[in-house]
Amino acid sequence: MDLRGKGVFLTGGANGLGRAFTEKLLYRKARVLFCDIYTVAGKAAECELQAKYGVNNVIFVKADVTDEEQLTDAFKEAVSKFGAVDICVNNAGIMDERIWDKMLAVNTVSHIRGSLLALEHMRMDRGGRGGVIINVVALAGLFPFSYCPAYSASKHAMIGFTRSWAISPEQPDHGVRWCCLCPQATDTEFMVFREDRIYMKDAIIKRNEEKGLLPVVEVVEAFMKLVLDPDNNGAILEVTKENGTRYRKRQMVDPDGVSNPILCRDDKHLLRTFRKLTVVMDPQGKGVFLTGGAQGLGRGTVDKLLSLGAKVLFCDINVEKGRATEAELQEQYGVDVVFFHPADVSDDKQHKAAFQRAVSKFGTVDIYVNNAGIMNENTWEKMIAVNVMSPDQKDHGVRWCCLCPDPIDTSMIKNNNNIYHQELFEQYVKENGVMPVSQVAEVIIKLIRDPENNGAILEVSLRKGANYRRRQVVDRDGVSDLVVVDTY
Ligand SMILES: NC(=O)C1=CN([C@@H]2O[C@H](COP(=O)(O)OP(=O)(O)OC[C@H]3O[C@@H](n4cnc5c(N)ncnc54)[C@H](O)[C@@H]3O)[C@@H](O)[C@H]2O)C=CC1
Ligand SMILES: CCCCCC(=O)/C=C/[C@H]1C=CC(=O)[C@@H]1CCCCCCC(=O)O
Repeated sequence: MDLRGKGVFLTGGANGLGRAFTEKLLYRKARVLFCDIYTVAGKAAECELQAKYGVNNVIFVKADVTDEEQLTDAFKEAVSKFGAVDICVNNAGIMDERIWDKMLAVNTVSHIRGSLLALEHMRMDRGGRGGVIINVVALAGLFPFSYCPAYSASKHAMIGFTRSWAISPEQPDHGVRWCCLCPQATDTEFMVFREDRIYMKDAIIKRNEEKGLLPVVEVVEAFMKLVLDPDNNGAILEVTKENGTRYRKRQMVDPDGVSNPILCRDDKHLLRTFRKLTVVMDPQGKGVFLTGGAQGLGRGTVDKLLSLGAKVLFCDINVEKGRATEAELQEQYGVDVVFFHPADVSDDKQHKAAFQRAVSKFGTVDIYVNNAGIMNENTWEKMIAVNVMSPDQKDHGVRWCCLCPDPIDTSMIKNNNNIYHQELFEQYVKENGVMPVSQVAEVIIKLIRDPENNGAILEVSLRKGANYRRRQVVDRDGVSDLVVVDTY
């Protein structure tokens, strides 16, 4: 790819990697508009770079990427200044577990929004001239990262988003490449921890002193590889001190496959704080809090838990259905064991109030099921708020599990008119069938009971039943031939 005269839009360009990517792109004769929340650093970078590469080739715009209008205006400004944007780099990022919802807004929501703006502008099937979207992810998007679970979630989400677009049936028509850059800890301000922005700060500082950080220049080289390689749609490019720069074939969750189903990596730098529990958890008499219980899988799971003697408080946004479900289940199991609480889980206050009510009803909550979810690409921000941001953070001594089902016979699957390629989805459902709610509810009980599954990913499908996964596979079939790495 010849970068001469190409238009670039980049977020978070005032410092660190964003600034270094900008300079390298300018050196290769591209034209860059970068935005940042910090005016002083942004202006200073603009001034230095304009002196070196020309006033018309680099522009700074102050914008907070979490503000839809500011991000959109900055993108439009790049289009109007350069005629077109050919390269979009969603780079702005923060790492601060204290403000995990803000972190998701910067690291995930703004990257999705930037990607969609770029796609709409670049797509060749709607008059654009194609291009490349690079989402700056992190190694923590490929591995669990116990110092920063929400940071890791914000980056894992971007891997799923980017690669889903990369394999879109429309990709050949829209002519846009989608890539993820995944560096290890790199020598920027990002890695200077002045406050307790991450858990176990001292351990990480010690680790970084011992092992060292990646030099920025290495990450810039890797970034340029993504920009220039025309054949890397869907690529995850990893950069580490140990293995250099390499395309990954898979997104590994358990690099060493330590034991099944305990999926944590035995790394002396990662403090293993969870206790291996040996007593099977019997739902009898336990207090349960479950979100989205008015219908579908949530309701099926509440029913199953009640039949096993648990007490359940479930919340839901659908008050009418919630009340009806509560009445029916109370009639079957008794008025003291099941309660409905109206709540929108994407509203932090409502979510917490529902949980607190469960605690006060049962004295304690032993089992917490984050089940509420929606599937609607037209309201993707709401979908992130419900499916990603609503799960509450819990403290230690708690098992953490993920359930990953194939389509289930609920309204989510039936009312599927707000997704892309509905006909392909329906064909998939026709070929693979849908699982009955009761079967999946049984699998949730398996997760609850098994004392040795902390960190487990339990996959369930009609064809294969329920299986703990050793790995979180990104490219099941090794779709693209450029991807080369299979093991860590
Ligand atoms: N430094 C590291 O160890 C690693 C960083 N990364 C990722 O690389 C990206 C860049 O990080 P660094 O350059 O290292 O960090 P940095 O802190 O040096 O630069 C990040 C830039 O993003 C800007 N920014 C933050 N919030 C913003 C907002 N709301 N609106 C607009 N701009 C905003 C900051 O002002 C800053 O200029 C991030 O996405 C980060 O997650 C990934 C792996 C390792
Ligand atoms: C093993 C922990 C290493 C911690 C190093 C560090 O300082 C963290 C830096 C993070 C900044 C962005 C990232 O993506 C980095 C974390 C990557 C950690 C992934 C852990 C994978 C592993 O077990 O090696």
